[in-house]
Amino acid sequence: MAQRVANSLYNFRETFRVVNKDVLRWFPGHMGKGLRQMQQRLKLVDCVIEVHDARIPLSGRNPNFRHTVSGVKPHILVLNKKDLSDLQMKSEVEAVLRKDGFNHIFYSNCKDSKCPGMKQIIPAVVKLVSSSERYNRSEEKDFSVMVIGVPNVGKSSLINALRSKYLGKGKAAPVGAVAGITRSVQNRIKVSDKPLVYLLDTPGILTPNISDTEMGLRLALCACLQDHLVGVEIIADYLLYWLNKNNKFRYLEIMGLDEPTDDIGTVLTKCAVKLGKAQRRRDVVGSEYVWRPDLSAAAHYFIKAFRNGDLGRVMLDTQQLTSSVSLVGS
Ligand SMILES: Nc1nc2c(ncn2[C@@H]2O[C@H](COP(=O)(O)OP(=O)(O)OP(=O)(O)O)[C@@H](O)[C@H]2O)c(=O)[nH]1
Repeated sequence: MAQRVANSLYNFRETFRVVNKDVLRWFPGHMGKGLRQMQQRLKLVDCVIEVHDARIPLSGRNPNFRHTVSGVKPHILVLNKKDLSDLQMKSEVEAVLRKDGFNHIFYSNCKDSKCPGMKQIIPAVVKLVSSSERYNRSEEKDFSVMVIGVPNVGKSSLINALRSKYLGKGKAAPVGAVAGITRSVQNRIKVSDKPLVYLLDTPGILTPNISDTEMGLRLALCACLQDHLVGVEIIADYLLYWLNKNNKFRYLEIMGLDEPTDDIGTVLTKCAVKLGKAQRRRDVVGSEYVWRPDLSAAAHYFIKAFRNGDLGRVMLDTQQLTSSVSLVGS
């Protein structure tokens, strides 16, 4: 109801159009190589932990994992970045994921070592592996687990957080805010002594063809694709579209606006002025240089506010969730 009122007041867009869908394709060489390395190492692992972003629990998980790496081993799904996710529809999310074959789902926040989900993961691995057939590894005493997922969902952070929790040791896997930090399958990292558990970090792997444009944009918004591929102004525009559509207006204060608008040009211009960010550009008509608001800096600022959680916790998959839940129920 509130949504309809806001939509009729401000006439927000019903759909988001991207001109060039090719921008959503990203499968650099290290991903193909990484996938092959993962398949080769698979016989040495007992279990697979798939990490995904809890803000997009249904979007963007690589469907090829099931045929290539995760389908043949016991499998746990960890929905990470719980601190940024709106979990009001948690039970609906779990119902849809269970229908999809995920019976072991945990939520984690790698920024908080005391997060309750974190202490459930290793016991769940041990229980699951102990009750499964240990193909090729029946003689081994340790538990060896491969951590997989699309880029930037927090695979390396999860390994570091578990290692810190159980061994009190510092970072062993490199972490970064940009997608594609881990570029090949790494050596296994010990995260627990009793039981003896090793985790194997792997490069984030996207599906080569993201056919659903909005899904691609949600991945880009969550930084699973590198920003320059899609363009920060397009990501910012999608963010604005999504916030307006979902009646999330915290951006007004952050971007320096008096009222909601669906026009990204207005939002970025006001924000650039607020931040005092300008660029010296040659005037289109004359040859003079003039100062223009730096829209790119404002777009970065807007996206960063979203990724830091300053615009509020979000569930970007609400629409898919609503349609999937009605299918699960039918
Ligand atoms: N807010 C929040 N940020 C997180 C969490 N886990 C990881 N991050 C951040 O997410 C970014 C990506 O983390 P990584 O651990 O490098 O992700 P990855 O999946 O290993 O990335 P690739 O190497 O690209 O495959 C970093 O900036 C982390 O600090 C979390 O639970 N909450």
